[in-house]
Amino acid sequence: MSKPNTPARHRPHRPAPRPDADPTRDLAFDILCGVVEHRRMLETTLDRSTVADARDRASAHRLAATVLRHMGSLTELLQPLLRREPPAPVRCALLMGVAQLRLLATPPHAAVGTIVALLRRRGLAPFAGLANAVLRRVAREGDTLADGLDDARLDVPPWLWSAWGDRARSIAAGLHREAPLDLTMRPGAEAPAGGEVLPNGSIRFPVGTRVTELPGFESGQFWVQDVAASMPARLLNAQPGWSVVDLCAAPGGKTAQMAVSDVRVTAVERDAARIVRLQENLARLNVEAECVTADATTWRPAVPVDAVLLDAPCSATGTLRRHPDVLWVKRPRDVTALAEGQDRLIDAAYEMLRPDGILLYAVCSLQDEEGPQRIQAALKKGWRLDPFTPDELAAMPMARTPEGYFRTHPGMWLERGGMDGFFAARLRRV
Ligand SMILES: C[S@@+](CC[C@H](N)C(=O)[O-])C[C@H]1O[C@@H](n2cnc3c(N)ncnc32)[C@H](O)[C@@H]1O
Repeated sequence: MSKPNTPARHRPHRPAPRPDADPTRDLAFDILCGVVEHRRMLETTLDRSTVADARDRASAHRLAATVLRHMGSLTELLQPLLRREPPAPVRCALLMGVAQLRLLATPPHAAVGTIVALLRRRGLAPFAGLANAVLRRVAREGDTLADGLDDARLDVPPWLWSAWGDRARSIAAGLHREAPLDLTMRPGAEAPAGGEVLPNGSIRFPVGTRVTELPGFESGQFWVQDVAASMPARLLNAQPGWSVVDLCAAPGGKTAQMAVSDVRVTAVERDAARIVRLQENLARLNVEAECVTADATTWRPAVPVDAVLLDAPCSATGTLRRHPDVLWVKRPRDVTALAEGQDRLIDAAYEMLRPDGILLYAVCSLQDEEGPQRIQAALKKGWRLDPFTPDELAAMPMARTPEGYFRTHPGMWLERGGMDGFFAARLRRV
C-alpha cells in the first residue's frame, strides 16, 4: 500500500541522521581551530583531547600537521573559489579537505564527504553545500588553481621569511618535509640494522620509523635526537672527570650524551614533570646524573664547575618540521621576550663557572635574536668567544659560520632528509 501523500509542512519532524563519528577529523579540526583562532599549540589540544585510540590520534596529528605545513599555499588556492570570507572554523574544515585531496591522496569522494559530514556534526550545516561545491572544484581543477603559486614563500609567515633573510627559501624547502628519525648511539653500541650512518655518527631511519620497535631500544643502546641537536654536546666534548652543569636539561638528550662518557653531570630543570621524564630516560639508558629541580637563573653549584651546557628555552623555530603549529602560533614579540630570558641564563652560567670555564650556548632556533645577537651581547659582559674550528666541524663543514659559530637549518642535507635548525657557540669565562 502506498503512503498517503502528506504535504511537507504536515510531516512529523525527524532530525537529519547524525553523520557517523569521525574522531580523526574531529580532532584534526579542533587542533586547527585551536591554532588559527586561539594560537593554541597543537600538543595542547592533543593533550586535552578525549580521543583515546592511538591510531586516530596519529592520523589526526598527521592531517593537522599537513595543513599547518602548507597553510599559506592551501589558503591561496582556495581564495578564487570563495566569494566571501567564511568563518574561521569553516576555513579550517575546507583546508583539511584541500589537504586530503592534494597532499594526502584521499579519494575525492571521501575527501569531500568527510568534510561535509564534519561541518554537519559541528553545527556548521549551512556551509555543507559550500564545502561540497568548493572541494569538488578543487578535485577537478586543483592543478590549474595551484599553477604558479609560490608554495615556499606562501607557507612561511612574512615576519619569519624576512627574519631568515637569504636563508629563507632554503629553510622553507626543508619545512615541507617530515623529519626522519635520528638516533644517538651509546659509545660502542651496535647500531640497529637498516639505518644510514651520518657523517657525525648519528644513525638515520626513514620518516615514520617507530623507535620503540628498533632492537636495542629497551636495553638503552640509543636515544632519539636529531642530528643537529646532537652537535652541541659533541662540540662541548666534555672529558671524563669534568664537572658539567646541564642547564635547562629535560628531556635529557644532552645530559645522556655527557653522562655516557663518565662526565659528572648535574642536570638542572625547572619543570618537575619534565625532570621525571628526564630521570626515566636516564634510567632506560642506565646512566647517572645528579638531577636538580630548580630555576637555573637563581640556582648555583656548591663549587664552580668546568663547563655549562645551556640549551636555552627558545622560539623553537628550528624544529618547525616537527612542530609546524609554531609557524602560526609564535609572534615577533615572543622572540624578544625569550631573548631577554636567554641573557639572564647566560649571566647565571657565568656565576657557575671557574675562570676560563666553558659555556656551550645552544638554541633550536633559526632567529638571529636568539643566536648570534645573544653572543654579541655576552661578549660585552666578560665572555670570550672560543670559535669552533674547521676540524671540530669536519663532519658538517656547512654548519660553521665565519665567526666560528655552529648554525644549521632544515634546508641543509636536504638530499639526506634535512635536519633541525640549531645554533651553538662556545664562550669562555674571562
Ligand atoms: C630546549 S628544552 C631543553 C632540551 C634538553 N636540553 C635536551 O637536550 O633534551 C628547554 C628546557 O628548559 C626548561 N627551562 C626553561 N626555563 C628554565 C629555567 N629558568 N630553569 C631551568 N629550566 C628551565 C624547560 O622546562 C625545558 O625543559
